[in-house]
Amino acid sequence: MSLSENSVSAHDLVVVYRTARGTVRALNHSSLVVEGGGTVAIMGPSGCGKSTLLGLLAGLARPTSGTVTIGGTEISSLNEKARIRFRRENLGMVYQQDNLMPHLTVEENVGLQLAIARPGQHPDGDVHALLEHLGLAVLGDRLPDQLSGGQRQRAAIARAVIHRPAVILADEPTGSLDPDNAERAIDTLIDSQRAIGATLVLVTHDPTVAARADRIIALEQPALNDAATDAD
Ligand SMILES: Nc1ncnc2c1ncn2[C@@H]1O[C@H](COP(=O)(O)OP(=O)(O)OP(=O)(O)O)[C@@H](O)[C@H]1O
Repeated sequence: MSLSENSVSAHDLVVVYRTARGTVRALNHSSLVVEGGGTVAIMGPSGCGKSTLLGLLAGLARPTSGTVTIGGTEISSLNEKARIRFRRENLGMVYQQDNLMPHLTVEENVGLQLAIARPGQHPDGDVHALLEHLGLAVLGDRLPDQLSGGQRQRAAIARAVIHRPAVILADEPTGSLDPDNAERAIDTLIDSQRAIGATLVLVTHDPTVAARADRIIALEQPALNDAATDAD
């Protein structure tokens, strides 16, 4: 995908979860547009629907109503198999926990992601080059439990960008890190994003992290107007 095809747009999203105690409205007619190559931070109070929104942008779920379009593809209308494929090829995901495979080295973790996203390619050169670029080459042969928390998260960022995704989605990427490591991780994330021309949407509670984005979107608590609402 080229830069112009990296835009992210969500239109009039509603998500209603059904629980044993009633329904929870997690998003209430939320919309956003992120230009290709842009960086947007989503902030808002706990429970306002930030992770729900990011999950929809990632195609992990479909909205109750509304649409999500990435580049020219309306992913909210794809079936599950097509959404999985789209996600593998076009998106990079970073979470609060690194989710690295514990029995694989850093290099193998990153290489595995490339093999999944771009089957048939020989990834070794690309993986080395990326780890080198991000200052992680020296850690390439270590297992995740031989790394510090900050190093693990930077390895997870390398894994998220190795296949040059059009869009990087990060949910609290610095949430488990101290301020110094948070800064290094966000540097790694934005450096990687710029290197591949991706669009970055990140959810954060940290104003310092949010300030690194081009734009901050404040998500509001949805109106709790369903017949029965889980108050938890
Ligand atoms: N699978 C689910 N079933 C029922 N309710 C859910 C489910 N997932 C989320 N919710 C509810 O939807 C609302 C939005 O949740 P979400 O996790 O998106 O919020 P958030 O803004 O990311 O919160 P936080 O900042 O605490 O991580 C909350 O009220 C939450 O309890």
